[in-house]
Amino acid sequence: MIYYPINEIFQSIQGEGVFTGTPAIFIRMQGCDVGCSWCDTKNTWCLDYEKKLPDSSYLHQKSDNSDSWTMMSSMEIFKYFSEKNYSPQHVIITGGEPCLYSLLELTDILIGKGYYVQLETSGTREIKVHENVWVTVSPKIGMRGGLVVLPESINRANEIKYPIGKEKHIEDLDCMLKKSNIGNDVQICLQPINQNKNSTKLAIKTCIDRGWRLSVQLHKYIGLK
Ligand SMILES: C[S@@+](CC[C@H](N)C(=O)[O-])C[C@H]1O[C@@H](n2cnc3c(N)ncnc32)[C@H](O)[C@@H]1O
Ligand SMILES: Nc1nc2[nH]cc(C(=O)O)c2c(=O)[nH]1
Ligand code: SF4
Ligand SMILES: [Mg+2]
Repeated sequence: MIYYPINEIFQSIQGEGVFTGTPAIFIRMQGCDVGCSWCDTKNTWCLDYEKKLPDSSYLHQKSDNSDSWTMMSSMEIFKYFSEKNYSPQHVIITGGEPCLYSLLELTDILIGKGYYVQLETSGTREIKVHENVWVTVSPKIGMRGGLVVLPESINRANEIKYPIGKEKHIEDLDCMLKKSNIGNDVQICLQPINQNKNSTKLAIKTCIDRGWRLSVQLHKYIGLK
């Protein structure tokens, strides 16, 4: 049985990408070494053992955006869903960077229990998931950690969700897309970095020009987690 470092588990509405609006259970894993300067979950970066909670019962009292975490097995994660009476049938595994860990066991179990499973990843690590998992790759280009998106991650993606703030980010994406052979069925979503007016305008214009999708992080507009 594999244990995963978990920052939080909660139910909400998927606020990003092609499943925007779908009720979902979020599993947020701890740990990320990619170093995006604009990352909205910096509290998940560090696997500081001083911040390790003794067990999952502490997750119930945890405050938002805290950097504490606990180890949970796949079955404990599933049991947590029942303890909390969560209703969504869509599970989103995010982080931090969940692909720091092999997600085969967790995704096998969740799919076996009847959940539709989605992964949110930067694509900088090998993606180890059940073949039916919907994989959202959010490519990182030129980040501080020096890691790059792997071509095999782009090939596995069902959806590319790209955060943009300026023209240069579109040029970087174009350059990356040229080098990869992504299928026509793969949706490309542009996600403005924060709710900045200029990034949103640029994303809207580019989506209209290119026939891509806009992803505005709906949860941030309606006060949801
Ligand atoms: C917090 S990350 C966690 C999963 C994984 N590490 C990744 O980057 O895909 C989840 C999503 O939020 C996006 N994101 C993070 N900070 C953001 C911000 N300030 N504005 C817009 N999108 C952001 C990421 O690009 C990614 O698509
Ligand atoms: N509502 C909501 N939707 C999300 N979609 C992706 C998220 C993430 O942090 O990965 C996220 C999140 O944190 N909240
Ligand atoms: S890869 Fe994801 S979690 Fe890591 S720093 Fe970038 S946005 Fe944040
Ligand atoms: Mg988020």
